[in-house]
Amino acid sequence: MRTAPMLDVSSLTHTYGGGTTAHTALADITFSVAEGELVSVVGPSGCGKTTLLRILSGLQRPTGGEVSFQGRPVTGVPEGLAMVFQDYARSLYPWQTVAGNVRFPLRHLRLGRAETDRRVHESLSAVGLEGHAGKYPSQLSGGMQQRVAIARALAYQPGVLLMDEPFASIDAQTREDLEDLVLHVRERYAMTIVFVTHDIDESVYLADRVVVLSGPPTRVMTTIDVPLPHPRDQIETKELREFVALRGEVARLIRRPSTERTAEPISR
Ligand SMILES: Nc1ncnc2c1ncn2[C@@H]1O[C@H](COP(=O)(O)OP(=O)(O)OP(=O)(O)O)[C@@H](O)[C@H]1O
Repeated sequence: MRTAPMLDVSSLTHTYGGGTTAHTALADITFSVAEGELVSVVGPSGCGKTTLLRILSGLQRPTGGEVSFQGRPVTGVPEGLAMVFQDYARSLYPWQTVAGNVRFPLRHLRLGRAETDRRVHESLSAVGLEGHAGKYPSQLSGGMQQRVAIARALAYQPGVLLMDEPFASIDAQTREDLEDLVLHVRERYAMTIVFVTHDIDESVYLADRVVVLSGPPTRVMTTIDVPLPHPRDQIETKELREFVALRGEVARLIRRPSTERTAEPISR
């Protein structure tokens, strides 16, 4: 018997406003994510990636279609789902220490002091910040602040981690380190991750599968398997002929003229 996917997105549509000012951001989005899979969602700027993630996380109701998480329809923010946002500076509490920020969402879980402390310590060590627990966000670099946001999500031990362009405003070198951190924690915690990005290299480097979105009105153009070997390496993996071919395939799809993209969706 096949088990239900961790996350299932079926014929999702979303239109903002109505009448003559109606804007269809998402026209037809269908894909699923199996337990333990890392799926990246890539699409051009403004194609509705944030709208999609807000709907997946239950923060926003779609105007059509369905999302289910662990076999149950998502009608509000489901327990067991955590999100890491692009804007790390605004997602951390400046008046709380690093440890305080990681601890904060755990109060809903009523874990007890010892288990809470254990999770805070373990997740800070997973992101390499064990020596910075008592600092405040303003004392950390942007990359370190985003590590705190990741540690906070890990401590919660979510069934699915949703990441919304989390490294978009981080410098290139730190970004590569954080991409490798995502692969490391994914391995260590056997996590299911949906990673939204507009960066084609990043989408291929991280993923088991890439969901490629068209420009608006947005559809899934195709889903591409990424059978690149693990562990991945920023230099060696990106030199592989398979990597170059995959990134070329995604780039060609995303850069096709919009009339062609919307008139003739590709499916596999
Ligand atoms: N609350 C809203 N009301 C009306 N239109 C909206 C609203 N939120 C988003 N939109 C529109 O929906 C479309 C998709 O926006 P969204 O932010 O989801 O895209 P995105 O792919 O995340 O963009 P970017 O790549 O620039 O971050 C855009 O045209 C945007 O202007």
